[in-house]
Amino acid sequence: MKRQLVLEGKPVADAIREKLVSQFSECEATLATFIIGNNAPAHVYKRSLLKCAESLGVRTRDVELPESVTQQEAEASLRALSDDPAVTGILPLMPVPPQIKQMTLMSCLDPKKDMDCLHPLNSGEFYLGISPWGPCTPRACIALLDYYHIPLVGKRVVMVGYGDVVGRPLTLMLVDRHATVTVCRSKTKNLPNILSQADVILSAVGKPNFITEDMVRENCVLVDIGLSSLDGKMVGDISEGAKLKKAAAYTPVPGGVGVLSNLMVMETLTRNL
Ligand SMILES: Nc1nc(=O)c2c([nH]1)NC[C@@H]1CN(c3ccc(C(=O)N[C@@H](CCC(=O)O)C(=O)O)cc3)C=[N+]21
Repeated sequence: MKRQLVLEGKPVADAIREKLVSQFSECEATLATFIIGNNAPAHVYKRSLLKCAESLGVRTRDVELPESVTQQEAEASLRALSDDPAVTGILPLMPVPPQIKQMTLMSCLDPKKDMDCLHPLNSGEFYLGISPWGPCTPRACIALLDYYHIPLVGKRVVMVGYGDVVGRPLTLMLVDRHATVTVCRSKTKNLPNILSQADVILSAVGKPNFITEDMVRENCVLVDIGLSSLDGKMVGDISEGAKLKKAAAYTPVPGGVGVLSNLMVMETLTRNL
């Protein structure tokens, strides 16, 4: 058997939770989730956020709008939530349906209550490198790698996927850590050739088995951030074969990065206490 490190989210979550418990015990806070439509991973995340908040004694608010909502209705709803003095922080779930202009909607958030760096002021400061409050799921990846002392400085790191919630901001965080980062997208030619040279692969594509055993180097580190439903189960982007037979370390799905995202949101909430 290969010696492998399983990058479990749980111990990292326990360590972060411990710090947060005492911070929230002294203050009253309310986290609101804001979701439009029926995207499965968004609903999984919403449920885990509400559960996590309640476990820390944080009050919750759950705003759900139908897939068919208009721009105007969505903006009015988000603005009302933002203006409510009882609401400490808001987590708008992505994606939004095609008729909704995401950036215009996110401009309706009070930037201080924006928990996932979605308001253009916050994302602007983050992308300029003048604010540490980046989006939560990318921060969860970095927290996980730090906890397990996975080195990034000078490493050949491949980011697969360039979505606005994970891939794009995570790319910047990895470069900030002095990794040598290659970004691959769906049109990348010869993906296996690029992946086979990587020390660390992070994938946030949302396609089951997008990365398979034959594509990756022996003893690589695999961070699986993709999430999609396959036969009623939530699965990642990276095949079991790649993780079990090739990796020196890998994140499980579920139980990896996913279990940390919600705690990063709670950490961001402490900014407003
Ligand atoms: N503004 C925004 N930020 C996001 O970070 C964001 C988003 N929108 N929209 C949806 C996706 C999806 N996502 C998940 C995070 C954690 C779990 C999670 O808790 N996963 C558990 C499994 C839970 C279960 O299987 O029930 C785990 O990986 O162990 C799931 C999904 C964040 N996203």
